[in-house]
Amino acid sequence: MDLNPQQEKAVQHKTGPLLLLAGAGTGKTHTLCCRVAKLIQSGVPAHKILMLTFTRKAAEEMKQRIDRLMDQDCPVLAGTFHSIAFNDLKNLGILNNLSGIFDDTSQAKFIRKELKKKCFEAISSYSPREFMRFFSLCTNTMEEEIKIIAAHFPSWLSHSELIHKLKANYCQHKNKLKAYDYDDILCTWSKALEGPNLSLAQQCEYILVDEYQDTSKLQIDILKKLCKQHDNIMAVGDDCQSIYSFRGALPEQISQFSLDFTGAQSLTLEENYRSTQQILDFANKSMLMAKGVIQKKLRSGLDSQGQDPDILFSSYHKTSEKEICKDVYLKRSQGIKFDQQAILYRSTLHCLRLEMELTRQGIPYKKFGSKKITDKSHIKKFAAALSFVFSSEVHQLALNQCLEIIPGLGPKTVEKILLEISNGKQLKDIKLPTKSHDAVHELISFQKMAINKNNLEELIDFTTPLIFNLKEDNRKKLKDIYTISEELRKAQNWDDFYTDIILNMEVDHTDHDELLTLSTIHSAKGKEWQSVHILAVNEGAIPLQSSQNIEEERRLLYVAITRAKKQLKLYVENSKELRESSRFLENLVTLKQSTHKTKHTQNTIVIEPKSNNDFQELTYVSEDRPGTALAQSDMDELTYIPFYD
Ligand SMILES: Nc1ncnc2c1ncn2[C@@H]1O[C@H](COP(=O)(O)OP(=O)(O)OP(=O)(O)O)[C@@H](O)[C@H]1O
Repeated sequence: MDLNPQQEKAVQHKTGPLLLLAGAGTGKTHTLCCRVAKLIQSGVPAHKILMLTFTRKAAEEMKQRIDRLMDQDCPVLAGTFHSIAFNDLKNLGILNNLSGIFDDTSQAKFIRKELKKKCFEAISSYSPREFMRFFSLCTNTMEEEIKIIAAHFPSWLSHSELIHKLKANYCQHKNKLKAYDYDDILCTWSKALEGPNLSLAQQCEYILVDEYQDTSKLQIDILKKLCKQHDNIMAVGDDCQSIYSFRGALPEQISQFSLDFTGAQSLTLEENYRSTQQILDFANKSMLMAKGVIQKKLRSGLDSQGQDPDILFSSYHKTSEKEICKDVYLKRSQGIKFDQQAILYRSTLHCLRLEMELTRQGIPYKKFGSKKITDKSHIKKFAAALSFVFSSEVHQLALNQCLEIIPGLGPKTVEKILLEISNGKQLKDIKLPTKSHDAVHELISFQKMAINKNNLEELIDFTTPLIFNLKEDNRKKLKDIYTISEELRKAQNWDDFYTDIILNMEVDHTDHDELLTLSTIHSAKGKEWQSVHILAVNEGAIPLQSSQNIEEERRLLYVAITRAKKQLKLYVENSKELRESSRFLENLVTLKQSTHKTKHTQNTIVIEPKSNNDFQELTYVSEDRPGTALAQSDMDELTYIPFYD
């Protein structure tokens, strides 16, 4: 493919620092890879070129792109900051005494234990995860603790001394264990790069960084050291896609490039080669109110025409999952394969119902950013308990899984019980270890019950403490379990639910060469699909309820929107948890005024239709326009309608 003049200029760049600052889909990564290919063609040995990015997948993709451009395997060094740092430190012999990596689980466990100590009582109600975020921010921003507390955790200000002590204990503990956390790897690398060691700073003559807007201060410090002998650094990025402030990255940092790397040249790209102009207009509008970023107007360099993106409002009676599956099949019949379609969401909690529907409809999918609901062990155990309670005939595997959650029943006892059952004995008549007796009999008492809300809730209350340790934060796991039981309640009929969901859960799609993508927006970064659906564009979801950084949430929506090549649909939920549409949609919905007669009921507002195709039901009450509601017609048209109680 031909490069445009600006891309060509970047590719032909000889030496010294260069920043390519441009919007989504303008070919930044492509240009970066072409520059690497150009360097190799001009005689630079591939192993003297270092490419850095933020995910393993992105690094692999860059390497593959270069191999394709060169038509051969090129030993370019491409990886994440952490993996490159780890390998360099290993080669330098600096990790010889390391006992292991102090990962997230070990960190949380240690902090939880510390917080139980009397001396930390005053801060014991804060979440271990928040302290982990704090420790990481301290390292990555290279700021003083107190400044970070003031900026990110103001409610901790009166406890700063205690928090300092907790951090000191944490570091002491790691030192005692001779273990590193992930940030220590970068810190140690940064120090090692200062010395006379034969590190990558000596080996690599060209440093190229993708997604530069996501670099933290510590990473920039590392980059400066890596290129101190030659200044050959090329960075590409887009401040509008800066979505990692929790790791210490800020959108403003990109405009500091020329201060960090003196004599830097800067280039911009304007043409987008990914999306239709309709999608780009939508993306441009979504950033009109953005603060702290350089405004860019994306212009499509493609010939193809497309449709305007759709914003769809679901009602209490009509949720989005079935619509999405229908659309996925429709697109496939139009030649857009499953692997060219994606469903994106802010938090994995927002895709559970859809996962159930995909499972029911047999649509093969892969999931990025978290496990598939059907692969989670607590879901498998709960499904086994459901099978035991509601199936007329329970399979050995389900029974095995179900009995294993009962305290006092180890694998050997379960094996014996299964043998007795296969010899015709009833579970209720089998002699059980005393510790397990009551729980097994309570489980039996659920059998043959009707499937209804009350019975399911009782079953959940009984099984969940057995399935997982209640001391942990099980909010997400419980939500999974509620989602699956809600599906069963809707189905009313066990046999349908069993064949549609439980049996399909066992189908392994990993070998399928055409999988639909389900992904968090964070994990969708840098990727593209023909058709994209964005779920739960609601207040509380995007922006996330707990988010303290609204601007970053806006940028997240922009990242999601700009993944779409041809078709884009956004869904606004109307559920117990999510009722209002996202504030970011304000600029994006075109509305008409209308005067209909309305009647206000509890959840919806019924409108007296003026014609058959007219607005039937209101699904959303507008808060910013008191006395009006946002209505959607069967034709998906939107309007504000005044209503009267
Ligand atoms: N000059 C060009 N002509 C045609 N297509 C191009 C050109 N440059 C890039 N592309 C295509 O445009 C799409 C987007 O490119 P790329 O992923 O490199 O963009 P990007 O700026 O890194 O995007 P993002 O910031 O969203 O990750 C790719 O499909 C790429 O092949």
